[in-house]
Amino acid sequence: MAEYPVKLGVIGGSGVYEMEGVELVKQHDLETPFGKPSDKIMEVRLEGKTAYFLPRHGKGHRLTPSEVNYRANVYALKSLGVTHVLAVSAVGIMQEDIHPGDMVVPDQMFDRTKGQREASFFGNGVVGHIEFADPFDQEMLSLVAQAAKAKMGDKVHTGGAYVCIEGPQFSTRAESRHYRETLKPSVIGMTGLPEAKLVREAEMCYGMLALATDYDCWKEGADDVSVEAILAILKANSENAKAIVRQLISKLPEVSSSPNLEAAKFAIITSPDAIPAQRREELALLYGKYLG
Ligand SMILES: CSC[C@H]1O[C@H](OP(=O)(O)O)[C@H](O)[C@@H]1O
Ligand SMILES: Nc1ncnc2[nH]cnc12
Repeated sequence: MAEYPVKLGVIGGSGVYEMEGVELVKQHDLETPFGKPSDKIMEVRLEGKTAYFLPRHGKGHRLTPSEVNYRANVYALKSLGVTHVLAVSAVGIMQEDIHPGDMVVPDQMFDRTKGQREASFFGNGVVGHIEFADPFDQEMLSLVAQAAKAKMGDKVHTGGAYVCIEGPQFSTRAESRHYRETLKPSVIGMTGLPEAKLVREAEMCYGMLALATDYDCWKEGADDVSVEAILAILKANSENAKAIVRQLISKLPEVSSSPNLEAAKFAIITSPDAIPAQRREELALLYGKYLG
């Protein structure tokens, strides 16, 4: 594996629409072959390191989880040279030992979205299949966990699965209990997929800092989830999340040789001479080096 210079991109979720405490260098207003990202991307600097920040739902929280243009977001970060993507996400809690205000660094995912989101850069004449057994990058997992533990100690839970539903409605009680009993996830959210799949297809590394906000609706004696309760927890915790992101930026290694940085090397099965010219152009940034 070659070594690649590391650059962090942060996708801020609910309650995390800005990055304070860093020097703002520039705002990138980008167009991609897949449309416009959710918002302008902020280029920031901290302790000599450059990083990029994009609010997933746009400033003012304008896009539902199904409306977010995940392809444009991921492509735009790639076009800026990002190698490592940190997703910051508000999540419902699915295990008794996790409490509102805790943070979780999941290591697996279940896809319970309903196909309303563009979930691949492939298609329309170019067929590719990437390996996705471990959606989160090992290196990112340990960097995020270290940064989170330095700030929050044993309020940080590492490992466990994130189940992604379509939303925007929260789950029924029957669904919530079913997920708990069958999938046994740690947390539940609405945005981790297809984001993680696209990050892998774009040969970047994905990690998540999940902010535990509510017990969804499975837990007897706890209030059922509401946006009001989520926002109250996020308000109390978003400064911690931002401090963890700053810690992560400052502690990033200079280079990485994660295999995920070459995830598409053997993924494309379509003969190069069968690929339509327009698709070749659209995918040049991502796969030009493999398409010849
Ligand atoms: C505001 S509650 C539901 C909303 O919050 C989570 O967003 P994100 O993952 O972007 O932090 C969840 O996925 C829903 O989109
Ligand atoms: N209970 C929940 N279900 C889905 N997404 C969430 N985001 C925060 N809480 C959630």
